[in-house]
Amino acid sequence: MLGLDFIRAERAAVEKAIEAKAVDLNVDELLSLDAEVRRLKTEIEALRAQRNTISARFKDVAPDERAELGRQAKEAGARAGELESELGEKDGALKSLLMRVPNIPWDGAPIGPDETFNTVVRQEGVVPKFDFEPLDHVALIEQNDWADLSRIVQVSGSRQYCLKGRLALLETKLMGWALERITEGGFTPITVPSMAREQAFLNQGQFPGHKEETYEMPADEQWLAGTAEVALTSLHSGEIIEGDKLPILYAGYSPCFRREAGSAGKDVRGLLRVHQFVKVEQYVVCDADDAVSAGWHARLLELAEGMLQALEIPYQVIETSTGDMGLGKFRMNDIESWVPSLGKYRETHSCSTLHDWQARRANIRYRGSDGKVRFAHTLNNTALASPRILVPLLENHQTADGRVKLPKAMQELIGASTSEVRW
Ligand SMILES: Nc1ncnc2c1ncn2[C@@H]1O[C@H](COS(=O)(=O)NC(=O)[C@@H](N)CO)[C@@H](O)[C@H]1O
Repeated sequence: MLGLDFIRAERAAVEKAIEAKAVDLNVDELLSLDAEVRRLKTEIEALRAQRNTISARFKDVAPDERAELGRQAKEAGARAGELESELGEKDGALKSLLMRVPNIPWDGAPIGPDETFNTVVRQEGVVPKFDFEPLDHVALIEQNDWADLSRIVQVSGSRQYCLKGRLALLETKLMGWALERITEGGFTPITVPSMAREQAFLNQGQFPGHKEETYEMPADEQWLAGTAEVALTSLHSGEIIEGDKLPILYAGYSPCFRREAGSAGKDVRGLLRVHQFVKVEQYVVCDADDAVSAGWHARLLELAEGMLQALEIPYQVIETSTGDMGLGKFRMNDIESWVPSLGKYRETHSCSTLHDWQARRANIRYRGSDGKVRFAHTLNNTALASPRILVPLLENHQTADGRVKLPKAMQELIGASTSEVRW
């Protein structure tokens, strides 16, 4: 959400962002509602003042004038009541439009309606050259009985999986490893629920635009989050944080649930795109200072890249286009990991700077060293998400006999006596 004062003063920039992010929103409609709301508030205040003035005069006038005064006071009150219900209506309409106002993207973002306009910032690691026909992760899993991808369909439907044997152990260890690495980076490890109320999704930005992507539990008026970002954005909602307590740094672990309603037919094979997965999330609440935010953006990327380097997975950092970054982002860099069986890089991390767009929605404020209270800035990035990360991990490190030679960091993790891990 952007402040109304900003939208009024920087209308052209807001309209440019609306166009660049291909958002269906009319600033004229929003600003005329804003003017209506302000006019109504002024009129209601005037009527209240009028009624108070009349009531104050009551004791001083002759008894035969009191009836008339009483009528005028009653009339002013009734008129104020009518206007208040109109104000409620118009203020509600204004607020729902404000929830759809996009953040202003940074001027280095490629302008374009979708991911085809994303650009590659840099590539790291060497794409493996196999001297044998490499298998994809599904074949590797089936050959080594590392997961059940078929029986489970009758239990839970499509886009579900069970990891088995040491791949099941590896996933849990990977999550612990990611949590520890981010904790070493100065972040507080925190496990958060995936269940949350509607307001948490409005605060984070998933709502109102992406309800159809989200599992609902109507009997409990709760929804299932697709990322720990939802809970972490609202954890400090409504607070005024003392400035010296910033930055708040969370390494959030949670199960993640996504309907993938818009992904029919995409990544239907294997572990790339499933309804339930686990993720360690990096989350920052910091000073409302663009340079401080930019510093944390770089740090979040560095922490994620460090893990991909330790996993010896080749990757590329992507500059996300205005149309692909989503409503609330000022800047978004995806990290894409090399998937040999696809012969291309696939997104495994997403790093975002939102400035105060989320903090305004969640009402997260802080008292700066100057004593002024401001909305904070928030950022988030994936630390590690599984099972998607298993796809490049297994495929890049496979050997000719369908085994996996895990990188050193993983061998230590699973206590493998040899570098050949065979289940
Ligand atoms: N349906 C899915 N199945 C498996 N992994 C997924 C799925 N959706 C997202 N992910 C993983 O979760 C990562 C983060 O998802 S994201 O929507 O891009 N971004 C976020 O959730 C942010 N909070 C940063 O983590 C993705 O890069 C991907 O690795």
